[in-house]
Amino acid sequence: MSGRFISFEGIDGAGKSTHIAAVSERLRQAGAEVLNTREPGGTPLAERLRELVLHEPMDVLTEALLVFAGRRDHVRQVIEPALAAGRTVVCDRFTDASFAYQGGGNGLSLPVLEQLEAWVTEGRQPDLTIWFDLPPATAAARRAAAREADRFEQQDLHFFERVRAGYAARAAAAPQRFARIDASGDVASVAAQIVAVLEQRGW
Ligand SMILES: Nc1ncnc2c1ncn2[C@@H]1O[C@H](COP(=O)(O)OP(=O)(O)O)[C@@H](O)[C@H]1O
Ligand SMILES: Cc1cn([C@H]2C[C@H](O)[C@@H](COP(=O)(O)OP(=O)(O)O)O2)c(=O)[nH]c1=O
Repeated sequence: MSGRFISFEGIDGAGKSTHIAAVSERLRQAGAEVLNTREPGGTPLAERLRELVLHEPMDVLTEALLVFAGRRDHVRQVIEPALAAGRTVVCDRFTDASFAYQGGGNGLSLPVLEQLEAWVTEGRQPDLTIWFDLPPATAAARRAAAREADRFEQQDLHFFERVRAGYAARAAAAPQRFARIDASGDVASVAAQIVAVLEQRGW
């Protein structure tokens, strides 16, 4: 039987990394063989592309072509084989991030993104996308306390408002797949919401 594919999404500083390990552990306890991976990245080639995307200046179409090139490699080398072997794939970001960041944040047109998505993922979508939603100012305060900013994290609040709107549009278009989490509360309240989402699905 094909495994489950779960992605985590949200603006930078939303709290994804804080919760991914615990969710993965919970799935393991329930009997799943879990593979943790991330985008941009997830294969040696895609990790090299990630370095370029996060640190080199480039126009938005170049950015999209690089993240989708990495995604193609990741889907073929890692995600599809793992799902075919019945594993649960837990991925820190996937195609929704391209619609949110390159589309919402940087203004790349929807038809271009839809074409790239169709070519690269060939209909593969996560079974569940856990979307950490919160005001950009809250996320920015968390980031500032935590780490040095990469190219995306240096953007202003308007940029992250557009990214957030990009996620909201993707969620509205696929309400069965998306679970919106109110990520503005404390760590315990976010964890409780995620557990409720998994329980709802019997996972
Ligand atoms: N619910 C929360 N309340 C307050 N701080 C949080 C919360 N969740 C995460 N943090 C902190 O915010 C920072 C960013 O969280 P992180 O999990 O790295 O976000 P992301 O992976 O989504 O960018 C970290 O320092 C983390 O400890
Ligand atoms: C997957 C993906 C990520 N990104 C951006 C979002 C993030 O700012 C950045 C890296 O994501 P992430 O790994 O979540 O950053 P960090 O390790 O700092 O928490 O890449 C895109 O712009 N497009 C994409 O398709």
